Amino acid sequence: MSNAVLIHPQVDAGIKAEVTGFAGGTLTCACTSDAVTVAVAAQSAHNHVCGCSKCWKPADSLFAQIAVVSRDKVSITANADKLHIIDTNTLIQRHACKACGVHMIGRIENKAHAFFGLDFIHTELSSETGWAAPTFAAFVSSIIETGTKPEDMAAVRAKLTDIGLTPYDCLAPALMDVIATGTAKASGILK
Ligand SMILES: N[C@@H](CCC(=O)N[C@@H](CS)C(=O)NCC(=O)O)C(=O)O
Ligand SMILES: [Zn+2]
Ligand SMILES: [Zn+2]
Repeated sequence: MSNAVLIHPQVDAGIKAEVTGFAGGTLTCACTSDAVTVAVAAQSAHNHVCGCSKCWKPADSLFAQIAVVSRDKVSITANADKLHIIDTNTLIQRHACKACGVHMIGRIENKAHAFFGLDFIHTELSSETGWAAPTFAAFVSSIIETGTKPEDMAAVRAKLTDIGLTPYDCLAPALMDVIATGTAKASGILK
């Protein structure tokens, strides 16, 4: 990679620390009129950067920044009619603004999945400061699928490690364990 590796605007300029007691904010899409707004009445959890091809990324970003919050703390507060679900067949149903393309909520409707009850959100869509900081990088190898050259991956992983976002090619171990635990309980292997 000839130029400096850019991960995401929220991390490239230095990751901001979370503010103790922060309790949420308003996400706003990129439309300059009739923007979609989503009120989030809680701090986010498991914030991370994601390299997969499905998560919404700002222009020129290699990664998305994405976190979760309990779905009962999330409400669409304006212009809900502009939202559509990108793909109803995916686990995470991404509700995006039809006009600007920004993803406002990623909702899990599968009650059997370990992540049911959580919504995925991009906290950078809020002007409030204090959100939980990203702590790892997920689906790093997936950036190849959207155009990063395989020979550039070492530099990307080095940069992520350098800024404290440990790179994983799926989710971080704690979350992979949560998913596998849910699967094992559903099958009866784990009581
Ligand atoms: N290599 C694939 C990975 C896609 C993927 O599995 N994404 C993860 C992280 S967001 C996931 O959990 N997806 C579930 C979903 O999109 O419903 C891609 O880049 O499209
Ligand atoms: Zn919009
Ligand atoms: Zn993703």
